[in-house]
Amino acid sequence: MSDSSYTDGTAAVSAISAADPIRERIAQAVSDVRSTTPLAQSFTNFVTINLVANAQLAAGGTAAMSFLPDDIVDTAKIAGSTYINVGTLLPFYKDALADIAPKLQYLGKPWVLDPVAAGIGKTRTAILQSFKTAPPTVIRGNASEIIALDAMWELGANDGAEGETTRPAGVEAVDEVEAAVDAAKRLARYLAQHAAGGKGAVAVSGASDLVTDGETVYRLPGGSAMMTKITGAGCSLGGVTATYLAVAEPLTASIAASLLYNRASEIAERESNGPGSFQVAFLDALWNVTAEQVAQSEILIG
Ligand SMILES: Nc1ncnc2c1ncn2[C@@H]1O[C@H](COP(=O)(O)OP(=O)(O)O)[C@@H](O)[C@H]1O
Ligand SMILES: Cc1ncsc1CCOP(=O)(O)O
Ligand SMILES: [Mg+2]
Repeated sequence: MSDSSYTDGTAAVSAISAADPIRERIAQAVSDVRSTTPLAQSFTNFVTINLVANAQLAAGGTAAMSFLPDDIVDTAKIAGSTYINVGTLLPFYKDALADIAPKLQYLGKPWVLDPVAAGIGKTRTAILQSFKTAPPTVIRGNASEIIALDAMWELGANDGAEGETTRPAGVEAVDEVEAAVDAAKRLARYLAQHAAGGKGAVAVSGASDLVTDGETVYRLPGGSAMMTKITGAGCSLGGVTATYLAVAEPLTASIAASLLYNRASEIAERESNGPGSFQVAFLDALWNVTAEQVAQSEILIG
């Protein structure tokens, strides 16, 4: 159901109405996390590990960080979800992660992948390629990472797609979100077919975020450019997506997390005067934003 339609320059989009049923599911996810404090465990990079844990706590969940396969697999049995982020690598990660992903799939446990810096280095490429046969439930990355992962998994080969970018990016995006739409849809369709649980979603972050289940594309405008001035904005968004994935299906979890981040970062920008105070204000805002504020956010489909 839509209450307005227009073209944003690249795609015909409609704003969903205040009564759209997806808003109820988003509000429920935000509330359920706060009332049930689910555990989402993380195997994440050591630059931003502290912000990931703090953001999960501020959103209402609980956190546990580990790098050992037996630890991760045992914790997965009692956790609501798992988050894997390949931002910083050590030699043992290649074997550890190639071991963990199939075990999560065997156990039918949902997990979120943040393919940080996808496209750089043989070790990271080998790890990310290994996930194709035991894929995550949600992939969350910036546009360049999503484009690189789609190319790595060769998902466009059958529909004649040309590679959207050939440039390797670092941890920051060098592509616009809109350049990753087709890659995101292909990846989401692949997750729906192959991930444990039979549902998947892909979230692309940037100036205006995009989330898709492979069929519908949701665009989530707003947020703050100050998010690019703290390290771990994207990593912690992946962690909070895992927190929501502990209580909601992949599409709702991904949209809820991105909307929470947009509303919280807008508040933090108003209440801070530089990156340091912004990060503090952002954690406070994650805690204080209401489920209704998140669920009544502007959401465009198309
Ligand atoms: N220019 C921007 N304007 C508003 N929000 C932004 C902007 N750039 C990034 N963000 C927000 O910052 C968070 C992290 O996104 P991004 O910077 O794309 O991830 P990463 O750190 O993985 O590259 C997301 O919530 C996203 O919406
Ligand atoms: C700087 C850096 N280097 C390796 S991982 C990492 C953090 C990336 O964080 P984000 O993707 O959230 O910007
Ligand atoms: Mg990132």
